[in-house]
Amino acid sequence: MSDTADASGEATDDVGATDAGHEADAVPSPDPAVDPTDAVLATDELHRTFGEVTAVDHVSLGVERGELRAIIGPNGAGKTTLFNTIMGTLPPTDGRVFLDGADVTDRAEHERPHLGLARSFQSNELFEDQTVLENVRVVVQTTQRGAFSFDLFRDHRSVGRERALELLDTVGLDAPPTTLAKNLPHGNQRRLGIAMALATDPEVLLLDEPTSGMSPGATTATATLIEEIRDELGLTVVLIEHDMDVVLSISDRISVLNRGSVIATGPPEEIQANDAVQDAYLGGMREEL
Ligand SMILES: Nc1ncnc2c1ncn2[C@@H]1O[C@H](COP(=O)(O)OP(=O)(O)OP(=O)(O)O)[C@@H](O)[C@H]1O
Repeated sequence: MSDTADASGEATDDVGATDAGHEADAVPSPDPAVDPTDAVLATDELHRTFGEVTAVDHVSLGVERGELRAIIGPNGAGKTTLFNTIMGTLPPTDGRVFLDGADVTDRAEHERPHLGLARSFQSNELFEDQTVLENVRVVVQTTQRGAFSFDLFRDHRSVGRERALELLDTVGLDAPPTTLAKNLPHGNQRRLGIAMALATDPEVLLLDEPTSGMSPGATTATATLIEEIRDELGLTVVLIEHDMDVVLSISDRISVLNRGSVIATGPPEEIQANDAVQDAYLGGMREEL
């Protein structure tokens, strides 16, 4: 549970106080598929342009607590820009982002992990000359959202170490913790990136193409890991993914973006049968759907 919410999931003063007027009951019509009061993550008319190009076009989404939501769409549909605006990597041109009912749109990117929102680290964000363990430990220590309480009589760094080792075990990273990050194979680097995101103890985890460049075996293992993150850690997961086998097998709901707009949201079987979705994928993915 984030420190931005109480046990009932209601927003507390922590975030709301800085954004008076944008409190839990103010979340405006996010996603028709999800009751606004159940949405742990919501966007309201989120919009982002680059000059003449509209990358994200008034997107309203509501993601339920504990849900695994896939965001799919053809190349250039706006998926990564949507993530960037949710994470604060890019400011939206218009629209709002809500976490636990509180408006976080104006919160800086570096604050988002402290609010319970994390995105997996990409390979180019790893400290490649540091060990696998150090990469995770530095996140545990700097975010201080790790699942431990401060104890004056314990060595703080050793607690960070225990937590980091636990997370490496959780993601099934198949290498000794002393391995330098740069020496990890690609699939393990992606797992390390997920362990680092989990080290912030998020409530909502955004994963941007976690299986890209992986072998079929590693892709299946990663899909299983993502399900475990939802089922065993109880996180809400939002996933951008091009592999339709993964998307269809693990998602609770799928939202389809096309030219910046959400053209459909629903369970996998509904999305597979949706003609507008089929039309959006005139290319190779059409057959896969
Ligand atoms: N920094 C930028 N400057 C200008 N245009 C951009 C920028 N980032 C994205 N775009 C444009 O915004 C649109 C959406 O791009 P985006 O990368 O979000 O799509 P995507 O769905 O993630 O694509 P892909 O599946 O290929 O990664 C595209 O037309 C892209 O060219």
